[in-house]
Amino acid sequence: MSPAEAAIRIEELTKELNTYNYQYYVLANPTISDYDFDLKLKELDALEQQFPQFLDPDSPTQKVGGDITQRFDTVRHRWPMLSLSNTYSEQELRDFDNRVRKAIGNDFEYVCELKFDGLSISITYENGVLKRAVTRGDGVQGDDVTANVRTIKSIPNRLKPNGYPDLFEIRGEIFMHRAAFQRLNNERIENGEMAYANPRNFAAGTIKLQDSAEVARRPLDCFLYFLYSNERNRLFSNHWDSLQAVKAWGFHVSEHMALCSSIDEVLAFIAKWEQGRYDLSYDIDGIVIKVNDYGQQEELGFTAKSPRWAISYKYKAEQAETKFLSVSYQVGRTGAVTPVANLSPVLLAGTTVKRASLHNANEIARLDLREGDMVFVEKGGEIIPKITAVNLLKRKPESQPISYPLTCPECGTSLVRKPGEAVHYCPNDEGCPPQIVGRMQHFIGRKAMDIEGMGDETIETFFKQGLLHNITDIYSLKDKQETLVRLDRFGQKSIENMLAGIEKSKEKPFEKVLFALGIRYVGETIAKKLASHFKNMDALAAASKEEIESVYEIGERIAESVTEYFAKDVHREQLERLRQHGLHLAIEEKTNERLGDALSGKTFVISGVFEHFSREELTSLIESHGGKLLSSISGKLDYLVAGDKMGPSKLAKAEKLKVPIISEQELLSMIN
Ligand SMILES: NC(=O)c1ccc[n+]([C@@H]2O[C@H](COP(=O)([O-])OP(=O)(O)OC[C@H]3O[C@@H](n4cnc5c(N)ncnc54)[C@H](O)[C@@H]3O)[C@@H](O)[C@H]2O)c1
Ligand SMILES: [Zn+2]
Repeated sequence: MSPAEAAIRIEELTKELNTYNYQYYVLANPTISDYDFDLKLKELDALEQQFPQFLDPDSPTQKVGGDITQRFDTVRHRWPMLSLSNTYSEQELRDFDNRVRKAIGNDFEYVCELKFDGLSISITYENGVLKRAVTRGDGVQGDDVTANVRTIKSIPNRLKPNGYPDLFEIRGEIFMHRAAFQRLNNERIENGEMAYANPRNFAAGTIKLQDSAEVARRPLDCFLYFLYSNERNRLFSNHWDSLQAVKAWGFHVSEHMALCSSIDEVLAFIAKWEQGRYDLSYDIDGIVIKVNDYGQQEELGFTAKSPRWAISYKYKAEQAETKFLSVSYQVGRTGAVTPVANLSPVLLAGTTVKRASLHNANEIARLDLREGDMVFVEKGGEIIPKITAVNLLKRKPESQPISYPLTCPECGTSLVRKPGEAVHYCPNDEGCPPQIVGRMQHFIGRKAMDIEGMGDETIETFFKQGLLHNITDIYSLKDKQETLVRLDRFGQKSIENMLAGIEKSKEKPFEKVLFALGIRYVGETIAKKLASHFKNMDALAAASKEEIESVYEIGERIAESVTEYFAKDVHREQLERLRQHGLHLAIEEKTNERLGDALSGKTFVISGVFEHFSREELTSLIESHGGKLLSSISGKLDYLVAGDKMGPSKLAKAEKLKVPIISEQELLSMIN
């Protein structure tokens, strides 16, 4: 390659890699596999070594991928937070071992650890108290996400006295267990929210949220794997011993570690976890190998980007090749059509795979999938694997492209696809069986009307028997007891339970009813926001798209979906019937008894978690003394009542606008 060509390629790769880094670290939404990313990075590295005149100190090969955002305070790391060099090959690992031997001789040990697939965090403790948690950022400085990290249960806020240094920094990986990921991600999909591709992205996206209360709702976990302190080398002579101590101080340290005295032992550890990783409840993407002794680590030192005393061996995502048989089209409760590929069964990552997700028509087009193709399937963080590519070498010349159906496979209605959206929908929401059943199942669900004694299967059976046609019929079941007792599998007792559950559900507040309707994109949080803004169903039904969009954090897509819902006569009729059955279609205005005027004319915003009162109690306390609550911080606000775990952005805003910040105690003393 000529220098001119190299210059062009270097620039090209640099640009591409910077984009991938941004998508991966800042947006938590990568568009290329780690393996392909690493190949490109290696290509760039090789070119820069061959043509050092083109080496830019800002090149992605020289810098730690950055996750710094504008939303948090930036904090400088006391000790730089570097990356790890990585390899996918045994030979390169042996090369690493030889380099180490050359530098420090043959008398040393390695510690092998799992490489947890999450995001790294550095936590500072002062006198046993958690003071600060900072993301890796660009390695020199990172985002201060302390409030969010405090919500993670396995990270202690305060340590019991146990011989730790007065000041230390501990580093580890924040991650989400696969089961929690599946559950929360499915909820997001059902609510029409953006789904995350894997647990790593979910964890990375969560730690960068502004709302710590929302972070607390998403179960994150953290393994700690490295200690820094000025006193460290006085207390311990090596990494292994430090981790044993760290465990005793109360931190979550993985039990899956090994001390190895040769590279062959390291390779055995790698081989063992290649399969073993599928039995873990969380994702790992490789093994980290560290020289154990601190003195030897110092001798080896660092490059600009990573320590020379450590390396990571990364597992390639396991792939299998199999025959693609056909596509099934599933219709969900919101009418969204999801294509699923049926495959010839094949063993992959410890399980037999028969189906793969295809997401939508764009994905089928991207793969250029044709009937009878041989395809490669891969398992990422998702339980259901995906097709990564077609094996074009084995394609039959006469094979035909997949034609996406024009009509709903369940009810025959013409499918629609909105401009700019990837998903096809069946618009026949009141006549398409899986939509009707799905909507009723959503309605009775735990987070919606929470009807005891009634389950998803009951709904399906009743629908098939012609007892239920839509959600309002649930409340007429009590008039059909004679038919009910004649059904198989339904005893008198269980019918009574169910009917009692149905009656009890009428007490659910307006926001739950609104969520239960299953309007596309109206998840729990959105339902709450709409309910508290519009106060009742009639006002919401009468609102224009613009009015709905003007509500804080409600976007155009949601507003459009809500107005579309209320524009349909069937929905208005259903709501009328729900009203007749006695459901709450308005929020209960709690008129607080007036206890005093101490706060009269003053405005408040409540934020965070409090020691003595719930937020609701604080709200009614303020209102009953004449105060008024506002929903957001502005220059007009009189007081911000701040508890623990308040979002850092709120705090910053209040400080900037010089809004007085008071505690719950101070609020109480204003009243008394
Ligand atoms: N797909 C993409 O678009 C894209 C973009 C950027 C980066 N990436 C991937 O990320 C890699 C670069 O990320 P990176 O710099 O975080 O490197 P890395 O993830 O390969 O390795 C370093 C990180 O490993 C983590 N780690 C997990 N367990 C550990 C343990 N036991 N001990 C020490 N560290 C442990 C730490 O967070 C550390 O920062 C790339 O090689 C690529 O695979 C992918
Ligand atoms: Zn349909």
